[in-house]
Amino acid sequence: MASVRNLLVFRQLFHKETSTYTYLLACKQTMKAVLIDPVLDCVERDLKLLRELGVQLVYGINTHVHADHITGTGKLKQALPDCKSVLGSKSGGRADIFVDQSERLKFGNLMLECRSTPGHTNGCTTFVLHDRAMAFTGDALLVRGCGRTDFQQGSPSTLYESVHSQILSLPKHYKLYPAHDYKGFSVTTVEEELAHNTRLTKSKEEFIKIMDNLNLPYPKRIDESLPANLICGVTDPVSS
Ligand SMILES: N[C@@H](CCC(=O)N[C@@H](CSS)C(=O)NCC(=O)O)C(=O)O
Repeated sequence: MASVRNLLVFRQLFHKETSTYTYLLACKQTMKAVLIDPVLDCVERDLKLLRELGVQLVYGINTHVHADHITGTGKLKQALPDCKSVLGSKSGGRADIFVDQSERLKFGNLMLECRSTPGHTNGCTTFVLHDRAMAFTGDALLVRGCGRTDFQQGSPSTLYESVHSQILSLPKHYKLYPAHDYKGFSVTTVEEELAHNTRLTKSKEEFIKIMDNLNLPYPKRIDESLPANLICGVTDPVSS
């Protein structure tokens, strides 16, 4: 039997317009796959890749209700009716499966641990693949940064606690994969972020000041993205 280390098919995919990463993870023994943070504009690309790799999508996972792009999960479910959508239980959006702290999502012989990491939004969830020392942090932690906290239930204090207790407390060698990058990075580690994260290496008080003064413009597509993502990116009322 293959060791768990060799069980994973892994692809990091990118949507240039919104600088969003989508992750494909699949179990080589069973060919069951998950997509983390699929983007509506990229669904055809993702379906083609799933077909080419011969894997079966069992979960379309959203780390949170995104504000900058529309999720591809609803459209993927229409194309692949066995696929279930997954969202953190405190997200306020629609999904087939709601996950909470410490719950596990199995795909084939691999397992993701769900860690609740609110602060960017209430429902933000980080998914940890312990077998491969990888964590998918959504917008809670970005390489050398973090998600903004100025809309959707954002709270710098909550985000600081979440990231330190649920992400930067993982073993130092764990690789961290964000939902976005705006500076040319693709991956980091717990060790690197503990040393070099420009916001989260500060005290909580300093972090709150930094976050309260980011003055970022709102995402260009926020008005269409938020309502669409609350219903899984589709306007068909029976889809979730
Ligand atoms: N320019 C982009 C939006 C950029 C942005 O606000 N990104 C968010 C994550 S998506 S809601 C964020 O948290 N950024 C943190 C940061 O420090 O940049 C667009 O118009 O879509």
